[in-house]
Amino acid sequence: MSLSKESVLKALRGVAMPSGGDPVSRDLVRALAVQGGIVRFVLEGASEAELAAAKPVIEAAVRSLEGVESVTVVVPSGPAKGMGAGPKIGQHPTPQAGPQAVEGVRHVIAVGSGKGGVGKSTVSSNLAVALARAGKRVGLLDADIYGPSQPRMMGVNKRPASPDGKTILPLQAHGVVVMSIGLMLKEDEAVIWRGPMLMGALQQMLGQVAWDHYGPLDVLIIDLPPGTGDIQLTLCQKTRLDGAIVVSTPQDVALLDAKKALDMFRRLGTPVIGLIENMSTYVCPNCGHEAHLFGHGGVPAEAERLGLPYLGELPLDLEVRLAGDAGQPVATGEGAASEAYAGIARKLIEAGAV
Ligand SMILES: Nc1ncnc2c1ncn2[C@@H]1O[C@H](COP(=O)(O)OP(=O)(O)OP(=O)(O)O)[C@@H](O)[C@H]1O
Repeated sequence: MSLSKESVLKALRGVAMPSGGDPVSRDLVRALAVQGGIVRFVLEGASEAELAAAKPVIEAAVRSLEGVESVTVVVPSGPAKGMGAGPKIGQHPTPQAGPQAVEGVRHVIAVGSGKGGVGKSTVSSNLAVALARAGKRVGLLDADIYGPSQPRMMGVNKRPASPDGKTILPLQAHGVVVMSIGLMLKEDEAVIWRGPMLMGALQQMLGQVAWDHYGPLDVLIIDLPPGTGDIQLTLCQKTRLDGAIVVSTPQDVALLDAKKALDMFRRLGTPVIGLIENMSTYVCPNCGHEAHLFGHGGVPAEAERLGLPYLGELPLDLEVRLAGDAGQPVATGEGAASEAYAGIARKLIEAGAV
């Protein structure tokens, strides 16, 4: 067998870890690279003491392979991401047969956008709050694994408990059940994962979180990362989604990307529940003059062109940002923005989407 990732993994499967299993079956091997005779990988996901004890044996096992010139095994110091109290978040995905329902949840709705920064997370949190205010039992999953913003927007920062070391108990804020990968990692810690690890983490967020811990949910809102990448693809293919909401600003560039997101949902067979125009109208708080900084009406026009429902427009409002930054979504209060969210929530309920 010539030197390859597979031959290295095969050798690693033959190494017994001090506390049982082997490094591959225990999912401890990350970022394995084989270039010519040079083998490099990161070992993480067990205690530092166990990894330090196993490292020389692991290196020797790889070095004994034909064609190996050098072996570099990196054991990061400090606890691995997702380690510490409770379950480890971030693993390779486990095989599953077809799209799975989320236990304890009646409807699952993804909120996506083509372009970043158009307000998808703001819309997700406020819509979750507005639906909860309308009497629905709502969950909010922050699937924006590279840039989780729901802990800040919903004002939660406690690490979720895990009584059995596997099940994760979500938190509650503003009447909404909340879970974010950001709650499992240190705030300033970057997530440096390749696609499979991201997909495994998402699978954990959907399968290991006890979404019905406070009672069964009417709807789980999933705040997606921007774009049309691995996470969106995995979610649509592996989870029984009831539909997707696409958020865009009226600006041409944002709309162009929103069309890509819509095309992705269409091709993956995820029904689009509707489109939302965010940052639509700016009303000057001093003189009441209405301005359209990013244009106006582009999203409803696109919805009409595609024959998709238009759910409504949301104003560009300083209060929205301040409330989001303060962890108290604007939909928890009164005023134009809160009313706009209540209107969209009503439409979703009337359409039977929730
Ligand atoms: N209608 C609005 N009025 C004023 N500010 C807004 C509005 N919507 C969003 N914002 C602000 O714009 C910024 C980006 O919003 P948000 O993080 O929700 O966007 P996103 O599309 O989720 O971004 P990302 O691409 O990072 O996931 C935030 O500071 C937010 O408070």
